[in-house]
Amino acid sequence: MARYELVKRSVALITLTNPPVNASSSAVRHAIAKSMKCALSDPEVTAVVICGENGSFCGGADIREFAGPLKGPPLVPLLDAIEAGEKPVVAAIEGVALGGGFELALVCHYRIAHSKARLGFPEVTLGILPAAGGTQRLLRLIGIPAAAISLKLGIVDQVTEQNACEVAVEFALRAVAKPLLSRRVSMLTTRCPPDLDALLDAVTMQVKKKAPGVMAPLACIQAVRAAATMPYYKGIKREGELMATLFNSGQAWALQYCFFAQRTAGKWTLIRSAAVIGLGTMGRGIAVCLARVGISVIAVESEKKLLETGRQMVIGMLERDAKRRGVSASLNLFKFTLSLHDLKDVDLVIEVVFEDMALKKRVFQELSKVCRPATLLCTNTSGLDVDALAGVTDRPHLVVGMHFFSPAHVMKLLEVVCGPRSSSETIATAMSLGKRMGKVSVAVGNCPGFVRNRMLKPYIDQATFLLEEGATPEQIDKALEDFGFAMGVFRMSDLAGLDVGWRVRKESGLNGSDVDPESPPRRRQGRRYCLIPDMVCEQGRFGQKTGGGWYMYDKRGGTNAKPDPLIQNLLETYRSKYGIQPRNISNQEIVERCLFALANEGFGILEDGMAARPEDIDVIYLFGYGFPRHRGGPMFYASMVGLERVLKRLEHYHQAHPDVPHLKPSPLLKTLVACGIPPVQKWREHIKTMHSHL
Ligand SMILES: C/C=C(\C)C(=O)SCCNC(=O)CCNC(=O)[C@H](O)C(C)(C)COP(=O)(O)OP(=O)(O)OC[C@H]1O[C@@H](n2cnc3c(N)ncnc32)[C@H](O)[C@@H]1OP(=O)(O)O
Repeated sequence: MARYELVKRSVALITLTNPPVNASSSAVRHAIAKSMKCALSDPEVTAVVICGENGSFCGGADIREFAGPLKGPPLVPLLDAIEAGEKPVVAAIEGVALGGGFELALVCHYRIAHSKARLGFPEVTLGILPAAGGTQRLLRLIGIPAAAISLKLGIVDQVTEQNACEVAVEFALRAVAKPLLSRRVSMLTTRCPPDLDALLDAVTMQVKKKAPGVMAPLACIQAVRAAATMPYYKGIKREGELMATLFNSGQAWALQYCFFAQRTAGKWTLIRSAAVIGLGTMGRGIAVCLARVGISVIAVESEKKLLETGRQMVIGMLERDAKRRGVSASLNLFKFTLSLHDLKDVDLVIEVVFEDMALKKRVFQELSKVCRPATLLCTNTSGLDVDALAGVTDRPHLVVGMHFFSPAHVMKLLEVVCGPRSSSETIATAMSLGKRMGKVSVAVGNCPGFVRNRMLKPYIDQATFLLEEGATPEQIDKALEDFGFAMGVFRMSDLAGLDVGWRVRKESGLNGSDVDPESPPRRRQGRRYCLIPDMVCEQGRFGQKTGGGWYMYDKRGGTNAKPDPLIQNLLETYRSKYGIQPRNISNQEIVERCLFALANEGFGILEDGMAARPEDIDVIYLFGYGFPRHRGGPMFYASMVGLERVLKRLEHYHQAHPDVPHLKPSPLLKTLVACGIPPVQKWREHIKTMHSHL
């Protein structure tokens, strides 16, 4: 609820962490009190900075807590103690400092505000008044009447365009040892105009005319009068009395009700209840994501034991959420069942069963029978034909792909796969559900692998071909990590698990009993094929989860990847079996072959109308594969390298490897080069066929 850290060796930085607006809930007040005690008693700390996480200082008291009895430290003594402290405290204000948040800023000895920050007392709109010294301190600071911008008024000491927190830390260092007396706003005298009574009477008249019968603004005027005519200790008492009258009034309850009602009304949604079929890692993650946003979830498994394991895992995830995020969805939102019949009334179903078309079709046929006619049916397939599933239902227009990425409760990307028969409403609903779940949703077309996995294939293929030719997993990973990826292709594959790709290759007849016995070595379906990934899987090495994959790990589930002599051995045996003379491969070749093949497939996807624009592909790679953000994404990166160069290098590599079609430059790339290399944002104009929904 507040993070405490020491920066620049002597400044205590207290960051409020209560999303979305860092409201000063009881837990936040408790954390501020604890942090201030720490800062004031630590001899190393010479100054304190208070800021809020995620660009918002503090949206004031947590209005939801008004309905119950006061919990945690009361605000007034907490604020008084900050002001009275002997070390300078600087407020770093970004976003909003409203109500209690503004009052917190006012007890700080200095205020640094970002130029876009908003400071104010909106309490009157909630039927109350700023009652933690707000009316008393603000008037002492700026006088009566006041109307101008914050800096001119003297509310803030510095306005900045930079990061307010960093500026505040520097400011705090300069404030050390300066006298604090004049910085304590409660000690100042309110500057009053000579005709105070006349002014306040006039304002009272105006308020009565503008808001007849409304109590809070009149109470505010009385608090202003107190600030002007009484010493601080009496003024704050008066402020408290006025607040007590307002706080329990029907007007305050009504106005606070309106605050939340307005926000609730905006949350109109088609989806209130959902079902998730399959409680493996992915299904559990999706179920928790749905519950986090208040959607009730029916979780389905096929066997009692699997259902119970899923239930326990979900409970564990909710507990971890509560620990890490301070909040968690309620377990009451979940119902665990073995029967699809329980899904008859849900608004939406997400199928997350094994990646097997026959099984998925059976599930969709069954759903078609049990769910009410308006229920949306979604599949989390990672690449199968969404339209084939739609075809076995009684409502193909309500079928759409929702392709989450593992772990689904963490990964931001969601591909919304638009089948040719998915209706616009269905797609829009899936997109907005994704947004509601905090995902970055991207609409894509229905092609094998969709966008992310379709592009991943040539990228991984190039990496494995480079292994055949003489590179090692660690050399390839290092080159890609130096490029900016957090993990190279092999470390990433070990994390994701190698078995899924192995199964997909088997299903597509690339290995296993379906392979044509006549195919020449290292060739499948008329193109180059590297057998090494299958050989690794045949040894039961599926990556981190089995303690070994392209690397070895100290235990199952271990994350510390070490080069494995066994893999080295496998590579050497393989090369000698197929008569491959290993060669030295440069990092440049590794990066070019992997990334240009990746971007080339991206051009193919655009050309096929499977992504609406290059930006969509880049977003998919930023959020779905950890593409280094400072490179912009594969398509933007290609544009930065220069499309002409990318084209030339692809031509060069394709000439050297004619049996690798993914290296053959895409016609769209050639078109873009031929028509003068327009900027990324204009590529869409050169695409001939576009998916009707994209
Ligand atoms: C005594 C009394 C004291 C000391 C007080 O401080 S009273 C509170 C004074 N503060 C306010 O009145 C601020 C109220 N909030 C706002 O004006 C706005 O929410 C905002 C300007 C801070 C942000 O606006 P916006 O970006 O448009 O976002 P929303 O309004 O939609 O809010 C996002 C969610 O945050 C919840 N919220 C906002 N403020 C509070 C709050 N003070 N306490 C509890 N919850 C708050 C708001 O309800 C939205 O929640 P969800 O709808 O997303 O669940």
